[in-house]
Formats: sequence, C-alpha cells, structure tokens
Amino acid sequence: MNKIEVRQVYKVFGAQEKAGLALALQGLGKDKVLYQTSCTLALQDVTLSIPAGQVFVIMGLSGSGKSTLIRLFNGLIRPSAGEILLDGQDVARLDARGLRELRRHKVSMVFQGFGLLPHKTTLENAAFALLTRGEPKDKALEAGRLWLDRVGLKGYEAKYPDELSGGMRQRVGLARALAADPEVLLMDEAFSALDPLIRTDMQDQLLQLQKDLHKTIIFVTHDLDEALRIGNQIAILYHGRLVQVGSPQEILTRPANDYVRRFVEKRAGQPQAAPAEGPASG
Ligand SMILES: Nc1ncnc2c1ncn2[C@@H]1O[C@H](COP(=O)(O)OP(=O)(O)OP(=O)(O)O)[C@@H](O)[C@H]1O
Repeated sequence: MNKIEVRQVYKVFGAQEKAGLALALQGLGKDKVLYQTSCTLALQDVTLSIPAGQVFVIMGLSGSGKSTLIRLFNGLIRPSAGEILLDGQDVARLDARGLRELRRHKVSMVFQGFGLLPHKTTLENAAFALLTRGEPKDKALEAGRLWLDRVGLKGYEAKYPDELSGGMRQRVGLARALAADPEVLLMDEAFSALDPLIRTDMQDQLLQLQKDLHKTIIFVTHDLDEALRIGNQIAILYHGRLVQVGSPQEILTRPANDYVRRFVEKRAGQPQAAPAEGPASG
C-alpha cells in the first residue's frame, strides 16, 4: 500500500495566489504566471505515489520546488490546490491541532541546519520530541539515550551542540527525529552541509538503520549521486513540474528528457553544486 498520495498539487507563492493558480490551471508555466501576477508557481500539477517503507528521493536543481514539496507533507506549507493524502487523510485539510498531532506522532523532519536547541544537551535534544509530547521524562530520556547509541553517539549525552562536529550534530538531529518513532521521516538536504566523507558515512548509516526500521523516508537532495545511492525511487522536479519518477536504474538508463539526461551525464563521480534553474518556458 502507498503511504502518501500527492494528487494534482499546485503551489503559488505571492499576493495574487488565486489569480496565479487560475493561470496555472489553464496550463501556463512559471514564467508566464510570474509575468502576469508577480507570483511564483513553485509546484504545478504534481501527482505521485510514495510507497510505504522505502527511501523516496526528490531531486532537482535549486528553485525546482523540492523544499516546497517536502514541506507539504507535514503541513509547513499548504497547497494552493490538490490533495496530500497520508494513509488516506488529507494533510492539506488538517487544522492547527491536527497538524500538531501529525508532527508529534506521524511525521518527523530532519533539517539541513540540524535545528538543535543550543542550550540543551545532546540527550535533551535527542529526547526533545518525546518530552514536548508529554512522555514521562525518564522514558523520554531513555529513548533519547537509545537512539544516540544507535547513531554512534554513546558517551556524548551531556555535551552541548556547539561541542560537537557538524556530522555529530546531524546524528543528533537524526536521533531526535527517530526517537519520536514517526511513520514518515522527512529529510530536506539533511546531509548537504556535511563534508563529503562525513556525508557518505551518514548515507551509509541511514541505509543501515533503514534495514531494521523500514520507515517511509522522503529525502530531498540536489545531488544525483546521493539520490542514486540512497533512493529506492527518485522523483525529479523541473520548474515545479514532475519530469520523471523511477528507480535509480531507470533514471540512469532511461532519462525521460534532456534535463534528466544532463544530470546523468554530468555525474562522472563529481559531487555537483546546486546551480539555480534558468528561465522556464511555457
Ligand atoms: N515563501 C516563499 N515565498 C515566495 N516564493 C517562494 C517561497 N518559497 C519558495 N519560493 C519559490 O518557489 C520556488 C521553489 O522553491 P523551493 O525552495 O521549493 O525550491 P528548491 O528546489 O527546494 O530549491 P533549493 O534547492 O534552492 O532549496 C522558487 O522559485 C522559490 O523562489
């Protein structure tokens, strides 16, 4: 069964959201919507199914809509149109209380900037989600300790974030997200701030954890090598449109268009920078 269904989702940013949406629904692209309404069409007509228990990667250049898409899954952003069904429930229709419940129990997020609380210890950070949802303190700290151990940070419980390296901080971020035992883990460029060797270590660790956990993990990256390494499936965005969804093998051997082909050709083992997208046509 699929965990998440994204159905005909549009997202327009700007003061004239409705006017921008009306143009987008007529099929106008990002440039024309911007020209006519000064609004940014960040996602247009995105429909996809995200299977349960897999690592699903969302990839594309800077500005292609990756962060917007992943933020729909925990309601940080509301779509201008369309549905985001999580186990059949439309996240876009949840009220503030429903969203709070969703974020406390079902969907956790790991950020690129780690998002740790600087005045709390590693252990308090790891247990933070459990403490804020009202679990007994000893139980929450016990779970925090367990997850710190699982991500290789045993012995660092009493340290503060500024005493840790970037890689260690991201491990705390991962432990904190996993301690909440979410069904869905959202990772937005979670490893992009790390240097290449640490980044590869983190990818390995995530894959190792996933062998036991079988979580639904949605992972945003602009790096094709990372996507190929960790993704069971990869969705590629271009100017807010979905251009291809496939297995790493399919992306490599049957790129759907020139945009995907350029990603694949540029690969050659070198980590890519994240150039911004050029003007959109349409
Ligand atoms: N809050 C906002 N207000 C206005 N425009 C926005 C907002 N958030 C995103 N956008 C625009 O929506 C488009 C998609 O942005 P988004 O951040 O989703 O892209 P991205 O692929 O995640 O890029 P990056 O890799 O640089 O983070 C861009 O054109 C961006 O300028």
